[in-house]
Amino acid sequence: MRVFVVNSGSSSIKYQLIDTASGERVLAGTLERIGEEGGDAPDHTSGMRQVLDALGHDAQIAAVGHRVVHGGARFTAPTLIDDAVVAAIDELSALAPLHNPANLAGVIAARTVLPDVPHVAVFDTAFHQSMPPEAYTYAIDRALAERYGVRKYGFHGTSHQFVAGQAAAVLGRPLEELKLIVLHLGNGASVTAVDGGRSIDTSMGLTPLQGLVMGTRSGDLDPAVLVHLHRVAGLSVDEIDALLNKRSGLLGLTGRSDMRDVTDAAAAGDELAEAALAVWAHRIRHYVGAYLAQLGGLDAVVFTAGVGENAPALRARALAGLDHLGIRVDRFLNERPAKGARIISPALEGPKVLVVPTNEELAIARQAAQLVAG
Ligand SMILES: Nc1ncnc2c1ncn2[C@@H]1O[C@H](COP(=O)(O)OP(=O)(O)O)[C@@H](O)[C@H]1O
Ligand SMILES: CC(=O)OP(=O)(O)O
Ligand SMILES: [Mg+2]
Repeated sequence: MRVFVVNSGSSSIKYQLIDTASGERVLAGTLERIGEEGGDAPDHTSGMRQVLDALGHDAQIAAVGHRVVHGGARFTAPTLIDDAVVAAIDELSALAPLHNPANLAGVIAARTVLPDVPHVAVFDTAFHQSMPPEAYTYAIDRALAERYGVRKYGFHGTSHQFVAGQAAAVLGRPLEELKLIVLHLGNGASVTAVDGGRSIDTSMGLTPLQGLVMGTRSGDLDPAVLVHLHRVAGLSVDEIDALLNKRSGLLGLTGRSDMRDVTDAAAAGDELAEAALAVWAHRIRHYVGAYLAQLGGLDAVVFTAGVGENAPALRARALAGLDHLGIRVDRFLNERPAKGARIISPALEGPKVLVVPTNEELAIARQAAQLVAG
């Protein structure tokens, strides 16, 4: 079955036409730096138009699979999109302000251009529904939390799940017996503790703001920072929301949101860029330690997504100083130019370190095809 997959990220639109029987990519492309000066498109809607124009009209598409970031408590599995589902995804936009509107723009544009094929939403949150209550519960008033759906949902689930499966194949062991820490380091970034193929904890929360230092998002903060910024600095709620989601993270610390620009600046001697990388790596190590403890053991740390797959120096930096936990990166294996899933730790006892290219599109295509085939 040929499935056209649309992955609208916060800064990119990735699309692929996939033959799910063979896994073959019939067509693929990416629009990057969306909304940035000199980027491939000014916004997601016009980006989708470009994509669908490039696709042409005889592509024999049997289904369209859409990445949707927030599925809330309602969507825990791939879902056929109708007008009610579109409305529900729209309602969840408040909980993923950088993503659901972008995802929805893709859904609406694609449904307009391809009205006669089934459209399937595959949710970033779905994989994390296996988290136990002690991992997803915030220690606030229970009634209030329940009424407003305030809990940890977690994101990048399609990627974490796919990468965990690939990691098991590389290690040559059944996923069911593996304890993995998956580091999805892209523009958005999150860590997941995967125990026997199930997510038991993850660094993103109610929204994709919690956790690691990202391109424009702060990640973890004392929640009182928000109150302080409101009461003392006089920022409105909307200003704080925009500050933390759109002008923080690497952008807030360095003036640059793209990791390539930050590493270039650091290499050229920019001290703020260097300091930002130190904060970025410190936060990753914080979660590696935490999830090692939550998992009660560790078979592998797995790097994936734009930064995790392509930046050897940052992989080494993220895990620096963890030798005492047996977590080591082999310099030669790490820096060797290679594309596929691979081990980059020395051949010693203890946890392995892997690089595994994510393929959210293939995972979405397979899930969409399975749903459509019934
Ligand atoms: N060679 C590289 N070195 C450092 N960072 C890189 C490299 N290649 C890509 N990246 C970074 O990966 C990030 C984009 O990752 P990606 O997973 O595509 O993001 P998203 O899906 O969240 O839009 C950008 O910050 C980009 O700079
Ligand atoms: C959930 C999320 O942060 O997605 P992305 O990495 O595509 O921004
Ligand atoms: Mg992404």
